[in-house]
Amino acid sequence: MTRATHHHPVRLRRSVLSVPADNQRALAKVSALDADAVIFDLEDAVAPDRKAEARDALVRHLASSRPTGEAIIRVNAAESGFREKDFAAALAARPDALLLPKVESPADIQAALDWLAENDAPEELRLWAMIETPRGIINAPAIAETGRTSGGRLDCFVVGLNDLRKETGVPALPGRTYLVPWLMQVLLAARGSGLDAIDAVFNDFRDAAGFAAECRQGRDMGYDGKMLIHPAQIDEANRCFGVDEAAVEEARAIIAAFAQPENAGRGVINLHGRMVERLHLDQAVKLAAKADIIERRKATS
Ligand SMILES: CC(C)(COP(=O)(O)OP(=O)(O)OC[C@H]1O[C@@H](n2cnc3c(N)ncnc32)[C@H](O)[C@@H]1OP(=O)(O)O)[C@@H](O)C(=O)NCCC(=O)NCCSC(=O)C[C@H](O)C(=O)O
Ligand SMILES: [Mg+2]
Repeated sequence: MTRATHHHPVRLRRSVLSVPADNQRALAKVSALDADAVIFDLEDAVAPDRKAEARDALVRHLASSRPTGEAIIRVNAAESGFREKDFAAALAARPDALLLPKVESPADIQAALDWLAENDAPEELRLWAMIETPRGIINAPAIAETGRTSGGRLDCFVVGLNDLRKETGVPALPGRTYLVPWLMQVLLAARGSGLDAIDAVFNDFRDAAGFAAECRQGRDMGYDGKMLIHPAQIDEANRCFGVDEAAVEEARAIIAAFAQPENAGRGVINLHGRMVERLHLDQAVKLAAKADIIERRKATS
């Protein structure tokens, strides 16, 4: 895995597609899709009386077919009564990560960490957390901080605006005006602890222009990618959260410049009339790593 100078390896998470675990037709499609990650949902997209069926379908599905990128299973909330069985099914299905919904405090993460430790979960199994309630937003920095003490298990936040709108009464206005401060709080909390951050779903999957505008907004706020609900959203998310060729060229020039023997001990250099410091080298290494992953992905698809 390519490693840059931040807390986690660089992973491609431009497009994170959710699929209801009990939808056989949709499940059959996901391994052929170009999403960087797939969330197999056992939570809100599955009706309460279909949870058992969804778990069984998911374990069977992942035993015979894997998505090209990361496989993530969204379990039900702790107080739902479904959590224990979801966790057991998830361990059997061997995903790359578990996504915990409605995380509100560090204790929610700790409870999941304890369960994984007690049940000999593989070390490489990661935890993702949905931040989608008022308490989740308020406590986002403390929740993210548990990433530092979780031995690297916690590595990604996903924002859930449907739940947040429901809990706060903030309507779905174009531009997400009154939600932006909370989106930025989650982003800052994630970055403060070296986590990735995924922007919320866009429900109107036939509104391509509205979706593209929201992708651009999420990217400009610093998000790594977007949670998606429909295959029609994948290409735009990959494009928007992908890399800009000119920026990659510049990143490679910065890396090459700092690799010159005459710049070995220098903190700051002049690159074509611009001041470039080692902090820019860190950014350049991360961007070049992302570009390399995209290139490799293209070469093998
Ligand atoms: C929203 C949908 C119910 C729409 O489904 P459908 O009516 O089937 O749409 P289409 O006819 O346009 O579908 C065309 C084909 O594509 C397949 N399809 C659709 N969606 C997916 C998908 N997500 N993954 C894979 N394949 C998909 C259909 O099966 C059609 O193929 P075929 O059947 O062969 O004709 C549906 O898109 C859907 O269920 N989306 C995901 C819903 C979901 O996962 N919800 C949970 C995540 S949202 C969330 O988490 C909110 C958050 O918590 C918050 O609080 O904000
Ligand atoms: Mg939700």
